[in-house]
Amino acid sequence: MKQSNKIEVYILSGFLGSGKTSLLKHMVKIQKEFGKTPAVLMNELGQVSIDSNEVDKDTPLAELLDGCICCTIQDKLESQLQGLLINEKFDVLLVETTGAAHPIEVVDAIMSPLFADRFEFKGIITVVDAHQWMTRKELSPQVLQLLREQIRYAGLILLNKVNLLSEMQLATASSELQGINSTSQIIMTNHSSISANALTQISKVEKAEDYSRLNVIKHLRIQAIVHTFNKAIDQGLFEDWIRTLPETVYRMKGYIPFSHSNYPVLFQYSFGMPFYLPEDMKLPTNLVVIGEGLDKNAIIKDLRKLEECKKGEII
Ligand SMILES: Nc1nc2c(ncn2[C@@H]2O[C@H](COP(=O)(O)OP(=O)(O)OP(=O)(O)O)[C@@H](O)[C@H]2O)c(=O)[nH]1
Repeated sequence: MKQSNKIEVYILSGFLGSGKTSLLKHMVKIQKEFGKTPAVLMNELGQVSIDSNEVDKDTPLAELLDGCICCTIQDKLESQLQGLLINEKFDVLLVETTGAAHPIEVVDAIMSPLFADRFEFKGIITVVDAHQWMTRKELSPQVLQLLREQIRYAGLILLNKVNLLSEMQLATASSELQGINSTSQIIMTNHSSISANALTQISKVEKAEDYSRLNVIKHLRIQAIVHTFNKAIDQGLFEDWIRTLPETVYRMKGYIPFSHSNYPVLFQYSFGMPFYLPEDMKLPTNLVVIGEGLDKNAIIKDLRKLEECKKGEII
């Protein structure tokens, strides 16, 4: 089988105190058992890192303190990732998010067009504190909404701290989580202890043909598709292509080499709204498309076609 030499990226999500750092430690161990070299990117809201001591000294670690990767410290994130890529040798990147992070925002932030072609996004693992879930009525509506989003976008869910619940409560919690995300496996854990085998259960997206045949999307999971443009393209044709995309494309961003411009143009797209910003230097012409249930081959094929088309042609 052909081995990809891209760095695999896992995002560890979950509310504050749910067990993400505990999971991180297991993930580091599992990756080493697989013969891989993991690196860790740890994000904390506070100015001082508390959890970084939990990571073995021989594991490359980058920290982002005092803000959330997804909103306030995007610039720092890019320089930390750049630093890791230049100074360390690793083949898996484990990203521990703050409990306040929205998973889509984190995928968006990590898959920066500056180096997205070096990464292969593998999925979001969300840790849910079983006890907190059963007492969630005490949470504010905003926090509850975030908790649901973290569950909804996961490729694998850990229902953690199960020793704190009865069998009956666990069955209830499990079916409630499945109600929010019917495609992800739910694994019951204590101290986020998962086996290597559990990692293989991160839900896989079925082939596009399967979607149309069954007329039902069975496995929804966040994907990040990366395309590198080798040739300049026409902006009008690019915009026509955007209009053909399904609503499940949530984000796009990249540096697009438009035929009318000397340098690639920064392109941002969020829930249907495109935005362009001219750049005054040559940046890597990577486009990242983030969404669910996407047909990767069709998207790459369309983008390749754009590179072959001239203004006025129809793709
Ligand atoms: N009883 C019990 N406690 C647990 C379990 N898993 C984690 N904990 C405890 O819960 C606390 C939080 O665990 P962490 O792994 O640090 O959780 P986190 O999500 O990284 O926390 P933040 O970084 O604060 O968001 C620690 O005191 C853990 O020892 C569990 O399965 N059962």
